[in-house]
Amino acid sequence: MFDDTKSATKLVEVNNLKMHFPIHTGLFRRHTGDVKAVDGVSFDIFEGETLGLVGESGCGKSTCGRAVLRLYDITDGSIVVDGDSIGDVAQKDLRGKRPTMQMVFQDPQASLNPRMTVQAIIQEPLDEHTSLSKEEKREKVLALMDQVGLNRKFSGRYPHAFSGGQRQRIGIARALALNPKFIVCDEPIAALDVSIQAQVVNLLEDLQKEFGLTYLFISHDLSMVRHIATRVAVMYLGKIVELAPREELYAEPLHPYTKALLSAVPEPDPELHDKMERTILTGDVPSPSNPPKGCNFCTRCPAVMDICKQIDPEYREVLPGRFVACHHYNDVTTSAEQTAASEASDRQSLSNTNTKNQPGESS
Ligand SMILES: Nc1ncnc2c1ncn2[C@@H]1O[C@H](COP(=O)(O)OP(=O)(O)OP(=O)(O)O)[C@@H](O)[C@H]1O
Repeated sequence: MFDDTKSATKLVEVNNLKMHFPIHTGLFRRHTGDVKAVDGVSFDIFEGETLGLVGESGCGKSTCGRAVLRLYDITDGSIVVDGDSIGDVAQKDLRGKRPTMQMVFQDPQASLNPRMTVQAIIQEPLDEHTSLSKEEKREKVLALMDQVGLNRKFSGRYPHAFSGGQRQRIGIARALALNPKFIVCDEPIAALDVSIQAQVVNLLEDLQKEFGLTYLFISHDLSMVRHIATRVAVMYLGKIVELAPREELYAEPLHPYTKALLSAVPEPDPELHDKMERTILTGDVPSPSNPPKGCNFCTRCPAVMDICKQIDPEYREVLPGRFVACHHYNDVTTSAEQTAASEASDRQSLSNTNTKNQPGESS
């Protein structure tokens, strides 16, 4: 189980990932622009951890998750999963990498083929990627059904015979069939009844412990992400604006957008509710095909400065493990910069001492 980013191994490394969808208009379908759904995001995911990815609808979360799994041909950037660089691998050559990385989709109703039995749905990846015998596959499917809490008696039934929560369990069993290391969970509970959501989240947590799984957990439900994630990345209009360990992000958000998002989460305790500072964002999210000049958030930011309207802030580590893209933190020296500066000063004083102590030289 994941406990500490300092000693952990990186399973997923994403650098400057871009996914732009071309816009074609007019009679001749000319390329007139791009929807910059993901526009230069970088993050790592450590083995065994859950990285939460949050943000308003349309900010690019799902596109980011799908792009990391190479369900798209990405526009730019590099992606390394389990030591394999997959960013520029042709789709036909990705087949061998697929077992390592899987996806659990938001809407189990839409993601399961209604004409296939549960047995056939869970077995499909085994048919494609393994040479197991028919009997072995059948046994494996039944074992997977046990693992996700589905009654194996119902393996011959069709998806419509199951409830929403059970259908999501079928989707999870299918994702587990090839023993993946990394799973992108794209809003896996958003389509479920509130009473069922916790059960599915608990199942994902149990499976993570049992199989050492690593998750990218996409959600707009900040309370659920707080419960399940180890670290949290906040997206706004195609970019990650802040990434931090869960507790630090919720206790002391740095980016004005994160502050606004968190202040919109309902607080059940009336005393705390009255004490809370609320930031109400005004204006609409700009179009990802025409983002504003400078910082993407400058049109809605309550703390906007002149520089924000001119220059896109750099995404940088401003405190150990805390990344933020905001001009308000530009004068903060990062831990990497502090280390580099103190190493440079150590080298300087060492070389001064050596110069002074040269044998035979008078000082
Ligand atoms: N295939 C596509 N072609 C063109 N534009 C797309 C495509 N897929 C997504 N987009 C656009 O990219 C932007 C980001 O969409 P995405 O679904 O990734 O956001 P999201 O944060 O996951 O939203 P939600 O929470 O509503 O699912 C949106 O403006 C969306 O319309």
